Amino acid sequence: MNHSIDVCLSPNLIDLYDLKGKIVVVVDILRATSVMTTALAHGAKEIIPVEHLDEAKGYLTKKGYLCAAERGGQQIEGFPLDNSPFSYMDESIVGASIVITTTNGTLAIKRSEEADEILIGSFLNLSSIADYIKMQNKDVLVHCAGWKGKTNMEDTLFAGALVEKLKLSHQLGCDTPHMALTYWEAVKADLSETIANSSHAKRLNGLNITEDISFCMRIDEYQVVPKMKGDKLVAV
Ligand SMILES: O=C(O)[C@H](CS(=O)(=O)O)OP(=O)(O)O
Repeated sequence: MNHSIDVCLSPNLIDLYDLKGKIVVVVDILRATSVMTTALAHGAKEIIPVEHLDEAKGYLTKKGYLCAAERGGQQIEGFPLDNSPFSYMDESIVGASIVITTTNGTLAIKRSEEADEILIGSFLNLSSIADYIKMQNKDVLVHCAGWKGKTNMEDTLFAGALVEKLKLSHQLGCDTPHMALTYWEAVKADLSETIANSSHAKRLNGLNITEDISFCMRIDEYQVVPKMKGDKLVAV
């Protein structure tokens, strides 16, 4: 095993990791990276993740962009798209250039910019991400978007699921991949029930957003591998 896999549990910890030369897999299961995976699987041409709302607003008047903005789980007024995977499944998505800003996910992508490659991971494309990584000769870091700087269950569980798939090809870099793997192995049989108790699921339930949670827990729904090329996310 010449390569390693490590896990960063929050964007607030990312400065502790050297991203150079690595594949960074950004994960925000609820819901940004599940949304991005869904949009590219349904034929979007590209996705431009932006950190700040003002930057996203700048695209509203530009021709040829579909714009999405969310803060605190809710769609921002004036933006046609929200942060629900179900909004990215119809014909209007095919060939679209989508601009998106969300509370945690797009921030984690921006903070991964020093990586050699940035991939977007979710349960929806778990095996495709693992298979892609196995074909590269690189160290891997899973960057969990968490929630406003705090760690969360669902992103940590994805990290554990990816570690499980890569543990024969990549040595575990530090304690966090061991912790994530142990957690994943303990609860994977009851994933939906476990996530239902997460603070993010409770927050979304409070906003009457319920179907998104079970959809985002589906494993290998899609075969797409979203990867940053410049400032755009495309399917490779
Ligand atoms: O839309 C979401 O589910 C979240 C909002 S929050 O974390 O509940 O504030 O945004 P995301 O960037 O996808 O974590």
